[in-house]
Amino acid sequence: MTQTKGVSLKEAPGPQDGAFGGYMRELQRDSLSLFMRMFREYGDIVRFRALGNIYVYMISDPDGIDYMLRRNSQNYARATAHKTFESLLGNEGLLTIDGPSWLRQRRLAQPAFHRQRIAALAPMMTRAAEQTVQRWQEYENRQESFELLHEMMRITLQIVAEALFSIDVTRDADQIGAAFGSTLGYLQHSLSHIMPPLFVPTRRNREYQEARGQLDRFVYKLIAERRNSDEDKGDLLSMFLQARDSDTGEGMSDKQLHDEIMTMLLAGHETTATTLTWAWYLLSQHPESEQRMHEEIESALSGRTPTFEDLPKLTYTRMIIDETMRLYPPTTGVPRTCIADDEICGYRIPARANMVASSYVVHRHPAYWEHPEQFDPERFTPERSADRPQFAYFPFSGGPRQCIGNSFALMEATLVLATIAGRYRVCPLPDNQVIAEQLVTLRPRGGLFVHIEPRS
Ligand code: HEM
Repeated sequence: MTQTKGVSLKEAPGPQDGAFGGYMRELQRDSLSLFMRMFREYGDIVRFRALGNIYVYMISDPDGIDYMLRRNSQNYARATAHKTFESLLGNEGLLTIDGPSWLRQRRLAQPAFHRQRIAALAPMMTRAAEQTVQRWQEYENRQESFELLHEMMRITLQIVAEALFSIDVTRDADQIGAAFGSTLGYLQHSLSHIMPPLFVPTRRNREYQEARGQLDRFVYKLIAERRNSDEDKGDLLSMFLQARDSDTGEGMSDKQLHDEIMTMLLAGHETTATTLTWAWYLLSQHPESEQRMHEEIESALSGRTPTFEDLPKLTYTRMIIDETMRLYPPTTGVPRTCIADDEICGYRIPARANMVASSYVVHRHPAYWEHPEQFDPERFTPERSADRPQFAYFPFSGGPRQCIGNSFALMEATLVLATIAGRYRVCPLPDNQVIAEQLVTLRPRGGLFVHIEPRS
């Protein structure tokens, strides 16, 4: 793509309709269907009215996305695009800050996600999966069905809390998970409804305040305990506590620590849990893939628990995770706000434009994916991936703001899937109608009810 400065550029194509109200309602209610429709009708770049004179520019051309997220990322702000989350995560955590303060915090957090550190977390991850297998024996004995997303949230919350903050949440996991679920439900609802301010004591407001309060108390207690103990646990929290501002020499405030911890806990568990849930679902719908994965696990592990060293032998299992995130990317789009007038794909992008690159749409782009709706893990073999542009697949986004936890998540998802699949087949209940719903992350609406069968 070339920049043609000084030449008056074309307006991106898009519908002329959408009176004052524009597509806001649809955006809020079912943005995925709207995005797919806009892509089918207008192609790789589309401009449509959200509300009044607020327009959305959706980019589905991998090179245009590369330009926005990587090559010219400094012209596309993220913080303004994540305002909704501020009431939960605060405005001082990695997800909600931009500019120099973001860079400083990102550099501070980066060592916690270093390859060797992540490798050392493998035994803890499989231990969490083993504990789940043990608990599931009760379901097996009683031949009882259960809700799977909840179970996956439990494991991933336990893993991220122990990995980054050295805390054991096995006993609190249900409560914390429920509090996160309830706050996210509120935030999603607030996107499509005009809500009374939080101080108005409606039932919904009270429930939200209560759940958020519970999470806040949990996080501030963790900070206080660690400040009092002075112990260096070598985890992310210790790194944050030891950090000093190079100009002022000051450490991070409790509020800043709170925002970082909440961000990591939320970003680090929801996404991996939904990926695992969709992977189980897709496997149940594709018995030949399930069979192949079982064979790989058997031949690589012969019945034992996987280790970090086993990962290169679990390539098909890993491709299942990749293909799951193609069809059900946990965060379905990457939003940005354009800072100064720009050009993408030969079209004008004005300052303050609301940008979105939807992984849900691009992961179904027929120019890069044959039979896009089909589940086909082998799309991710090195041979078949070789010619695909980098931004035809971006579940973790890309460029400087790409997900800091991507290697962590991929290793975790592969190990958890392999550990549990070594013992059980997961079978959704036949009357469970599965509909994907965006509730911050892309989840099966109402959860996924399953029963398990022991593998012989
Ligand atoms: C399947 C799992 C995951 C997916 C699909 C995912 C996806 C994403 C995406 C799309 C972004 C936004 C990037 C952008 O706006 O350009 C992001 C950011 C982030 N993710 Fe993840 N994520 C996952 C797991 C994790 C884990 C396990 C952690 C932590 C342990 C984590 C921590 C973060 C943080 C802190 C950010 C903000 C990074 C920054 O702005 O510097 N994520 N993630």
